[in-house]
Amino acid sequence: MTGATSIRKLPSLSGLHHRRNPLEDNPFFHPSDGFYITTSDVILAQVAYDLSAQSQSRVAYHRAGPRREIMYEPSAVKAAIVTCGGLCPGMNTVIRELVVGLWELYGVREIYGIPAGYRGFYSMEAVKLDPKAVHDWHKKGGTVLATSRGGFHLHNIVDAIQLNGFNQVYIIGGDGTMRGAVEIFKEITLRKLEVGITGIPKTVDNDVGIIDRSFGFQTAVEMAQQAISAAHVEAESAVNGIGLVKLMGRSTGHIALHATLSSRDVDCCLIPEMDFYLEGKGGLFEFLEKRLKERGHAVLVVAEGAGQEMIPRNESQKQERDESGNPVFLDVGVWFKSVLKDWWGREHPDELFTVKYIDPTYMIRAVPANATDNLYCTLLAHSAIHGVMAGYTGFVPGPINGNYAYIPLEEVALTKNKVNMSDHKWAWVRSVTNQPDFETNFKGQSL
Ligand SMILES: Nc1ncnc2c1ncn2[C@@H]1O[C@H](COP(=O)(O)OP(=O)(O)O)[C@@H](O)[C@H]1O
Ligand SMILES: O=P(O)(O)OC[C@H]1O[C@](O)(COP(=O)(O)O)[C@@H](O)[C@@H]1O
Ligand SMILES: [Mg+2]
Repeated sequence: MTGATSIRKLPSLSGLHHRRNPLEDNPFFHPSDGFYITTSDVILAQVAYDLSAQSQSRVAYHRAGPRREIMYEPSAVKAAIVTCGGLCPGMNTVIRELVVGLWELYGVREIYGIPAGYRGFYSMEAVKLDPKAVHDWHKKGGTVLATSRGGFHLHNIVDAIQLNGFNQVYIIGGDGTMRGAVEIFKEITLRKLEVGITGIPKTVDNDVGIIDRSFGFQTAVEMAQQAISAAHVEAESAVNGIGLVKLMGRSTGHIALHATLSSRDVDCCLIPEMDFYLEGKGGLFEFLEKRLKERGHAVLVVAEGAGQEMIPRNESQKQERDESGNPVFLDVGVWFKSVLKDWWGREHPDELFTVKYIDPTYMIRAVPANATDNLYCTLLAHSAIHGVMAGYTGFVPGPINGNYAYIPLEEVALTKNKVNMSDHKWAWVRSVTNQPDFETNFKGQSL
């Protein structure tokens, strides 16, 4: 295979001195050949190539892991950890592993938790953390540090970082948080502060781009499946029963898609990436009518961001935003339940019909991480620590094709992981559910 490899450059702190990595003397590690990662170790963004193509350029990221030399004297490190945005299974595990990793791997003793998200930097007292304080946090859902939306005041935050003397900042959060972290990174660079900044990607929606998947996502999918199973039982046990499940997914339908694929009880999955329609040929009602006739029941899974533009709303509802500026949705499940009942009442006024609506929203994200996600959180936290200790800044650690890499923060903040409607996964959903191909049907209808 020919073609150039372009390695994504990582910012690094320039005013620090090289030091021997204390892992050299750590009784649990015996650094030998291949233990340390060098600057020429990279992870390719893409692993599948067409060998018959003439020449292909490749994108690569620096590989995550310990470096032979570090840039901080561990006794001079003052680290801050903050969690922002919505909850996600595993947040406490990441905090725990950052604390334990900094302490055990590098001998850092000054580690602080910032309470309640970005606003906590300038409005609340930081909490001192050590391995004893966090020892069982991985068993708890949520974030012990607390989180919040909004409250992003750049100068107040950077002033507080400076005033407290934090020289490493670990920011755990989703797409909004990453955009904020980019601003913090830029301001820190402008002020010429020797502060390492890393963003640890957290999102139950799995909407952060470039990385394979986000931590907590698998746990959330498992929980979502329980809701689908319950909806299936309810629907099967009724006459013309519809089990309706609303799942999280603000602008991406990954949870709904994965839960549908692994459940196989779902008759139709609706996600924000896809338009659909209710009435007429090829529409949802026609499909459900057929399903109820054939099977006596149907299960409908809808991501919270799907069909939002179809729900009637007043002017103030149109303008509503949460504290971070995210649009506030109307409940698509409540709306669906009512339009389904209206439709059936119109078409079959004398026949029994039941819609059982299950909204497990917060239940899927407020649980502790499962074993796989816990392990993932640990590797993520360790990757973050190794990168910051090595002097990198403005980066995000994350798995790419199964290997951990460092990605420039700005690149992550600009990328969104949406469901690709034209790849095999969505085709697989349609083949499993047999649901209508709304896009094609709609085109056919308007011909
Ligand atoms: N464009 C932005 N610039 C700076 N800060 C932002 C931006 N968008 C969101 N934030 C801040 O990031 C934090 C989390 O954002 P939010 O969208 O609520 O959650 P998430 O990070 O999980 O997507 C909030 O404190 C919010 O004020
Ligand atoms: O926590 P809130 O403010 O109720 O918001 C709920 C939203 O949070 C999420 O769970 C996660 O969103 P973020 O990753 O942006 O925090 C969305 O799925 C959902 O729309
Ligand atoms: Mg978000």
